[in-house]
Amino acid sequence: MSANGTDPDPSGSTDVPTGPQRRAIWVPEPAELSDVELLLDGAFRPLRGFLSAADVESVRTRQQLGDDVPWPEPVMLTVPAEVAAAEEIELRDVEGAPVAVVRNDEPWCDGSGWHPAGPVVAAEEPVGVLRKIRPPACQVRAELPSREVLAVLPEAPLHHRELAQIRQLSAELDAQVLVLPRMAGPRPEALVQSVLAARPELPEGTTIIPVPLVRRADPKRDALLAAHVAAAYGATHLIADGPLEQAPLHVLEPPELVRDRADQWRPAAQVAPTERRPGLSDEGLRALLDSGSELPDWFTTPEIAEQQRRLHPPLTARGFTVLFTGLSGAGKSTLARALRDELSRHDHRAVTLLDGDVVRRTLCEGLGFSAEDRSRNVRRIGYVAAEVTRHGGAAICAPIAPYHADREAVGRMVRDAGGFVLVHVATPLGECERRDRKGLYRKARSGSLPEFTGVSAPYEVPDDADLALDTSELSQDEAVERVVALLRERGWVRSWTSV
Ligand SMILES: Nc1ncnc2c1ncn2[C@@H]1O[C@H](COP(=O)(O)OS(=O)(=O)O)[C@@H](OP(=O)(O)O)[C@H]1O
Ligand SMILES: Nc1ncnc2c1ncn2[C@@H]1O[C@H](COP(=O)(O)OP(=O)(O)O)[C@@H](O)[C@H]1O
Repeated sequence: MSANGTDPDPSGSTDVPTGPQRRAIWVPEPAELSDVELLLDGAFRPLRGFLSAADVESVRTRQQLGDDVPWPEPVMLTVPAEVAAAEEIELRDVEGAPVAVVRNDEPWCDGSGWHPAGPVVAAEEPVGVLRKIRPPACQVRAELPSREVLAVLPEAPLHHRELAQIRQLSAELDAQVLVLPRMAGPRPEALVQSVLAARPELPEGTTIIPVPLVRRADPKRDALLAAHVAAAYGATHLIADGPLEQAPLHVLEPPELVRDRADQWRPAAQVAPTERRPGLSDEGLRALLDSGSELPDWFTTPEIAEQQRRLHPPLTARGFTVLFTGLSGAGKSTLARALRDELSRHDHRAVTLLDGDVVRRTLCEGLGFSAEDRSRNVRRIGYVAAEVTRHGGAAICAPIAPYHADREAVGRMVRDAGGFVLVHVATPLGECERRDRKGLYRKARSGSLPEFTGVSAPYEVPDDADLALDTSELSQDEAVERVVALLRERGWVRSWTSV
């Protein structure tokens, strides 16, 4: 069975779990699977599984488990009622491979759904590319030398300043260094590679173990959870940005280092203000990366810079999606085709056109025009556009996309992978109806075509469009030029002269 469900007999119930089923199968969200991996690794010690209702309540109100052990953040899984009714739940990854089994001792329910509770055990020998460099927490702990252990959990590449901070603190403490890169962003492997590339700059014998610790909404709890994970791996000290109450180890703020005239990073107290040179802000770094400029030697090493560029390629080397939305007859397909031609002539990217009509005959064959089917249609288009974007292409989509939530979902999927521009083709209904190229408005008005957008089905006008183009006022060329100008302004395409 590849999809979510129960075995052998799904109950179909949606509100309360019915009689017990022995085993259900469930594919958790990626963030939930990351928590499963941390549970299996022992990185959430002392947790061995998903929390019961009582433990969650206790963590939320007292930041302690039911038995008074400090714990900062609920670790929960959300499943449908029929899955929560099973005694055991086999968790699978998106490809359908078994990852773990939850012994579902005390399922419970709140406003957000049903939650299994009980210990989690590995389904089989854990696999995966990073598995070799990610041993369980107890093994890491056992292999660390018996002295202070200074941990850091970077979410971005470490450059000269951060590396100098780590070296300074580890020297002061005479500590072993433990770097636990958080594999939480869109390109976790590249982050891990960037940290591995920093190894020559880290104290000898530094241990580097990637951890799939997903960011929590509350920054304080997130930092505290990271501290618990660091402690589970054997850390005695942690470098963190601010003090942490109830942390299970010593928390140290990074020392203030400044760049001196010789481009060395030294304690601020040792460098007179007149001897200091400016560093690079986060925005400054982003601007250099976006434009593809070299990173200065005083900022990082060439090896780390190379990995940083993999993590954050220049805008012109990344993909983007333009989503045209608007009423039937507004001009979406016409503008999408013209934009495709313009980009194909002048830009290096492969262009993929995902036009409403064509998509409905292929990718979305069989879907109708109910709200649910439109939603499926638009989100499928978004999925493909995000893949095109991820691989450096330009995707141009032209569905009506009448619902705000679906457009927003497409934006989210795509922005994880590259650029996203929402263009509202805001041609008034009267003009679209006057054009009535396919005679559909006539049929809709006569009642022979039901659920027609703008007539008998809604169109939610975007209030978040990057551009609104009324083709009753703009020529096709002018409209396309506006889109190209916006892409240029945002750095996604270079200048060219249209002929
Ligand atoms: N009921 C109804 N409402 C709207 N449109 C209809 C309908 N029935 C058929 N058509 C034709 O289908 C095209 C719209 O498909 P989309 O995939 O773009 O629509 S949606 O985004 O899923 O809402 C649309 O194409 P465009 O005119 O290019 O927009 C119509 O030709
Ligand atoms: N400035 C303009 N931009 C785009 N289309 C225009 C413009 N002026 C007139 N049209 C006409 O409007 C119609 C729009 O149809 P189409 O592009 O299929 O719209 P949609 O894909 O939004 O349903 C075409 O016949 C096109 O020639």
